[in-house]
Amino acid sequence: MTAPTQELRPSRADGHEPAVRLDAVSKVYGRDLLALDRVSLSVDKGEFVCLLGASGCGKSTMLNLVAGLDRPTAGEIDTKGGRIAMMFQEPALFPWLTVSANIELALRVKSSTRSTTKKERRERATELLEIVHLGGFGAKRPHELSGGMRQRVALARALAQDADVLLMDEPFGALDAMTRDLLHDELERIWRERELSVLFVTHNVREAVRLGDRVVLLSSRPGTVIEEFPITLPRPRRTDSGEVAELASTITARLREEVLRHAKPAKRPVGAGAEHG
Ligand SMILES: Nc1ncnc2c1ncn2[C@@H]1O[C@H](COP(=O)(O)OP(=O)(O)OP(=O)(O)O)[C@@H](O)[C@H]1O
Repeated sequence: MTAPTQELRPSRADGHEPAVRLDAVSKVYGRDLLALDRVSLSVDKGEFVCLLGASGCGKSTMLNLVAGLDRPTAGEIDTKGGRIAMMFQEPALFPWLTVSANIELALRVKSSTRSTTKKERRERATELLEIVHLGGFGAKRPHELSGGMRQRVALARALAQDADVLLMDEPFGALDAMTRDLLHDELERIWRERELSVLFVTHNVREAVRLGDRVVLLSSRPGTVIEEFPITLPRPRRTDSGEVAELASTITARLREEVLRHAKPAKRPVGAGAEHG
């Protein structure tokens, strides 16, 4: 086992002060599609929480509710007045704008209460591009960049909002493994430097173990928290390390159990609790 090269920060934020709290949150779509069922979860200030669960269990629904893009049917969400930014699998950049102008636009929206000059926004965009290691690419259009670079721009745009909380919905799901590894490093650095609280949705269990202070497992729909795994491995972690693989396989086994439980209710042993969903 290799010794930690640097203990970058405590594995969980000191003091456990929540940045986001969901209290018995349920979401029903239409008349009766129960997507989330009394989910209670909190993300501490400075904590990195990864959310795993079967397809359709309500992970994106949860992020949308926290972002305020939709309202819960029941329960409470408290974001403690923090500023929230969201990032998706698709970078969703404006193709007709340069990389810099995409970020300047976010800065303009953010600063609608305090006027900033175009020059200030241009300079800030340049700084943000440097943070995501895209210095010198500001004049390019999105189609001139690789998928990984476009996601870096999306990250810079999220940072432009001066967020305290970053909600990430499979942001690296469409990238190749090598690019994803690089972006994990970038994200970890930025998370640490900016003391962000992150709620990160992924289907990739190793990615969750690589990044998270805590991995939260949701049940199949309706989504509810079934298990939480604190990840205390020292950082920085490597996705291909034995320790990450070992923990990932424990979590995968639990996830598989949950997916099978949901997929094959008829085969459950007599005497097990009633199934629904
Ligand atoms: N706007 C909507 N209207 C109606 N039903 C919706 C809506 N959004 C999501 N759903 C349904 O709610 C359930 C949860 O969807 P959601 O996208 O939150 O799951 P997910 O866990 O993010 O899925 P995936 O992992 O496949 O991205 C699904 O059955 C989905 O079809």
